[in-house]
Amino acid sequence: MHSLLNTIVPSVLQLSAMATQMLIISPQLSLISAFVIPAMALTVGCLGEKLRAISNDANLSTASLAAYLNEVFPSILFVKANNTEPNERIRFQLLASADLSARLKKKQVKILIPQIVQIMFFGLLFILGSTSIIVSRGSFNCSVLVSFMTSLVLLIDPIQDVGKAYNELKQGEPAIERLFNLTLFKSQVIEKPDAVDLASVTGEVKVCGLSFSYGDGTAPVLDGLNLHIKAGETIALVGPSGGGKTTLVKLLLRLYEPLSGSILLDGCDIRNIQLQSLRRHVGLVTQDSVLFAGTIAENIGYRDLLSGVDMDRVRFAAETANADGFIKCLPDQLAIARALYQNPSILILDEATSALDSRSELLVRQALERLMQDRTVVVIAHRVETLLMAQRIFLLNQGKLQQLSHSALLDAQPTQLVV
Ligand SMILES: Nc1ncnc2c1ncn2[C@@H]1O[C@H](COP(=O)(O)OP(=O)(O)OP(=O)(O)O)[C@@H](O)[C@H]1O
Repeated sequence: MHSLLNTIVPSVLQLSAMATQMLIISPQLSLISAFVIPAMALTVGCLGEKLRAISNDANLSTASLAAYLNEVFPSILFVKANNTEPNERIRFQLLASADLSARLKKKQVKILIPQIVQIMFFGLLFILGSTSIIVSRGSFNCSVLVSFMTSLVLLIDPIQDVGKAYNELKQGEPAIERLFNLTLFKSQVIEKPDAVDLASVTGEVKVCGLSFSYGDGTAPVLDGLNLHIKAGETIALVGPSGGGKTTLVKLLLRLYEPLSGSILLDGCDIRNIQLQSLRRHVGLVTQDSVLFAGTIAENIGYRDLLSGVDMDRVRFAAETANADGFIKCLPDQLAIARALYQNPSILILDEATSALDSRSELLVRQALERLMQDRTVVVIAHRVETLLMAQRIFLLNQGKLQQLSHSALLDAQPTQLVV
């Protein structure tokens, strides 16, 4: 509003002053010039309408990009675990380039409009002026004509338009600098050139002396962890919030590098396995089930969205997850169906804490039991029933693992585990 007033008030004052001066210099020429006004108004109206449509496109493309980023950034753990970073990169590039071209078009039109108006203004005046001179057969006083034309020229201030465009570019500079800084960021997780692609794994996991912290000089979140999970075994992790359960899962998916120690999958250090291959064998079912824009089938076959979703596998996954109604599919069932579609050898289950009604609870529990069959399962457990499904239970607290007995847990918490 402030900038609008800053532009309009001086313009109106300048226009009134020049119009008065022109009337004093030559009422006849002022009358002729007045004929230009409807033509100019029509031109400005048409161009304004075009700019409105283009601005609308640019706003929509920016909104689509923002909505996409809002959806993907909170789900980045899920995206990485599903090996779909390349898909997301392509989707981002498509949306970003559409947004870029829409916004460039808007800028071009915004810059072109004052030039077109200017050319038309002077063109029409030139035609009107020369016609009137010819018609009056040279009876116009030359000095009157020059002062009149000078007043006209001063009506349009091209420098102001250039200044406005320059300011807009300047306003965009910090955002562009920030984007360039982001592109300089290098991931610490680097795939070795000779990393192997494991076609299939039994699901045996060995954690050897694993230590990790999120930053230099910060306290270790994991401190010399040792754990051997046999193929097909289900283990449960419990512990206080911030105890490091999710961090252990992130290291298993190789989203971060450990400070020291290693994780072996079927005896092979995960640093020697291709990231795509590792994350194909490790399925992640998180508490906050991610729902992407699209059909339920596309959500279940999410990891194959670009290469083509296998509908037979989607149907099988949905039926096994009790989600084959497709219409009243619970988020938990959707997440389970997604993992069934992936069919990983190792399943990481971050159990939901939210309460479901008893029928939904039964459906989800049945689906979970089917999903956990014949796989190695690491479950971050919150419910006693889930803990009892595990062969071994570990408490992860202050970076250390401690095995707990089933009976000790049952004595401690009758319904829900809060350590
Ligand atoms: N990206 C990160 N950067 C810095 N610190 C982090 C990051 N993620 C987690 N942490 C910290 O690491 C510690 C362990 O977090 P983690 O999420 O692994 O715990 P958790 O046991 O899974 O907790 P919860 O049950 O609440 O999910 C916490 O102190 C947390 O604040």
